[in-house]
Amino acid sequence: MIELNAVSKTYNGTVKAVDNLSLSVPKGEIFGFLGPNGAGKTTTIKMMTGIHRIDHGTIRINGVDMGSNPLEAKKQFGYVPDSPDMFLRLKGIEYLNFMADMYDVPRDVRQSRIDGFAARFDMQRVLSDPIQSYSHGMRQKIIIMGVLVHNPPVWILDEPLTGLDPKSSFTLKEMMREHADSGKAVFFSTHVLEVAEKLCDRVAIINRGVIQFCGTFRELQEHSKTNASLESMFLEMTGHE
Ligand SMILES: Nc1ncnc2c1ncn2[C@@H]1O[C@H](COP(=O)(O)OP(=O)(O)OP(=O)(O)O)[C@@H](O)[C@H]1O
Repeated sequence: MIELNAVSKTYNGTVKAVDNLSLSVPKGEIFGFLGPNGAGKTTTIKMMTGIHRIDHGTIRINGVDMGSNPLEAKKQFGYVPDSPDMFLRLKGIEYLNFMADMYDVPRDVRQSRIDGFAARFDMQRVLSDPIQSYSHGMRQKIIIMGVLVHNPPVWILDEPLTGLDPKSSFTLKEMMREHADSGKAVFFSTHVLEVAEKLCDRVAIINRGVIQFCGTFRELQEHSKTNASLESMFLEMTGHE
C-alpha cells in the first residue's frame, strides 16, 4: 500500500536528508519508522505526504503515484503531523466538519464517526470549545480525529503518541491495530522503542538518511546475531553505542 523507490532529498543543495531510500508496506501491516534525531524520518514522511518535493525516486500510496498524481495520492492517506498546533481558532467540531467537508464525507457517516472517535478519546465534552483552549494531548487527539474522519486506507503518523495520556495512547494503538487488521496499512515514526517492538509488524531503522535495517524484530535479532534488546540493536546500528 506504500511504496518508496530510491527516494532522495537534499536541502539547500547541501544537506542530504534522505539518500536512495526504498521500502514498501503491504496491506495488513503496522510499520514503524525509527531513527535518531535528524535521521530523515520527518523528511521522508513529508515526501510521502506531498509536502516536500521528491528530488529523485518515486512514491506510490495505495497504488497512486505522488509525483505525477498528487491530488489522487493525497486522498489515499490520513496524515498526523508531529505538531498538533493547527486550526487553533476553530472549535473542535468546526475543524472536524471542515475536514469532513474537504473529503466529501456524508453528514450521517461523519456524525457517527465523530461520535465514535469522541467517545473513544473522551473528547465529547470539549468539541464545542476552541482548539486554542485544548491541552497538547487534546490537540493531538482532535487532529487525529480530523485526519481519520474520511476513513483513509493508509495512515501516516509522525510521532503520534507524543503527549497522549496512557488511556488515549492505548486507544490509538488499538485503533492502529484494528485498521491494519482490516486490510489497510499504518506507517508511523516513533522514538519509543518499546512501542515499536510491541506494536509493529515490521520496522525500518534510518540513520543519516540511509536505511540501516528493514524487517521484523526477529529478523533484526538474526541480523545482529544477538538476543539483544531493540534498544541495544538500535544504538549499535545508529552508531550511538
Ligand atoms: N527545512 C529544512 N531545511 C534544511 N535542512 C533541514 C530541513 N528540515 C530538515 N533538515 C535537515 O535534514 C536532516 C533530517 O531531518 P528530519 O527532520 O527529517 O529528521 P528526523 O529523523 O525527523 O528527526 P527528529 O527525530 O529530530 O524529528 C537533518 O539534518 C535536518 O537538519
